[in-house]
Amino acid sequence: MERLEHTADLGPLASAAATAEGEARGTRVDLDNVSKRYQVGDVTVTALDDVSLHVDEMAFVVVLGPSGSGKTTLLNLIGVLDTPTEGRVAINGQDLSRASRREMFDFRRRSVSFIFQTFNLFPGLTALENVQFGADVAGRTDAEAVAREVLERVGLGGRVQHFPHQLSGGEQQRVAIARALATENPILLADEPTGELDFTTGVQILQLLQAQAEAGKSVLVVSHNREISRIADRVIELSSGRLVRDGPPVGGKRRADELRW
Ligand SMILES: Nc1ncnc2c1ncn2[C@@H]1O[C@H](COP(=O)(O)OP(=O)(O)OP(=O)(O)O)[C@@H](O)[C@H]1O
Repeated sequence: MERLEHTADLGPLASAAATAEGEARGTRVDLDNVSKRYQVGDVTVTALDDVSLHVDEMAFVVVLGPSGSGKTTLLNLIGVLDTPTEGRVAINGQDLSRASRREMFDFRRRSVSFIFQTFNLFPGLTALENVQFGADVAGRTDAEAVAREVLERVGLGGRVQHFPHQLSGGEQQRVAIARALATENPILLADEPTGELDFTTGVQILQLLQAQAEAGKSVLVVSHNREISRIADRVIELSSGRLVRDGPPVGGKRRADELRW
């Protein structure tokens, strides 16, 4: 595996937020020699093969790899939606590889938020209600106020009463991001979050996610689009379930408005 030094180019906002959130809540993720295998009839499918990975807070990480290389499997393990067949997954030193379903649920509730390619908003709920749901699930007592504030932050203060079908694709993805942010969980996991969006809207969504990393969250974005990885602090590449590269983007980190695809 090619391992390169990576340096995060993060501003003063990041250090302030890291002190406030990182120390209070912590976001270190450790995968040690993790493999994930599925048994399908007589065939054993190795989705991840002996992957070791360590992610600290305040990083914008892009996971790259062709279809079937294990990206979603990796995201699901980090998000404790699944457990490894072999190896150890630990969050802040707490080994969750053999956790009970209850422990996994509790961990997800207070630590992880997910953003999906297809937004996954509740069609019968308004933008505000969708975001409030995220805050409720995370146990926030001031859920409505939080939801309004976060929608304002993603530029949708004027769309709170809109239902998903009344919003553009980019607006729906911003609602999904607002729902994730409303949890105030320190780890943000996004699976192909720009896959359904046009270029300009995709760049806006990436900028929003990048800002979350700069504010102290650990943001992991799965993509098959190499161009997206150019704005990352760190690029992790998978091939046939193996980690084949881990380091800063080739040619140095770019700004989101320099991207082309
Ligand atoms: N539940 C499952 N049962 C059996 N095989 C699975 C299961 N989930 C994933 N796999 C297999 O594991 C491998 C990795 O799948 P994964 O979804 O992680 O890849 P990916 O890189 O996210 O792919 P894509 O970009 O197409 O979404 C694939 O070969 C897939 O067929």
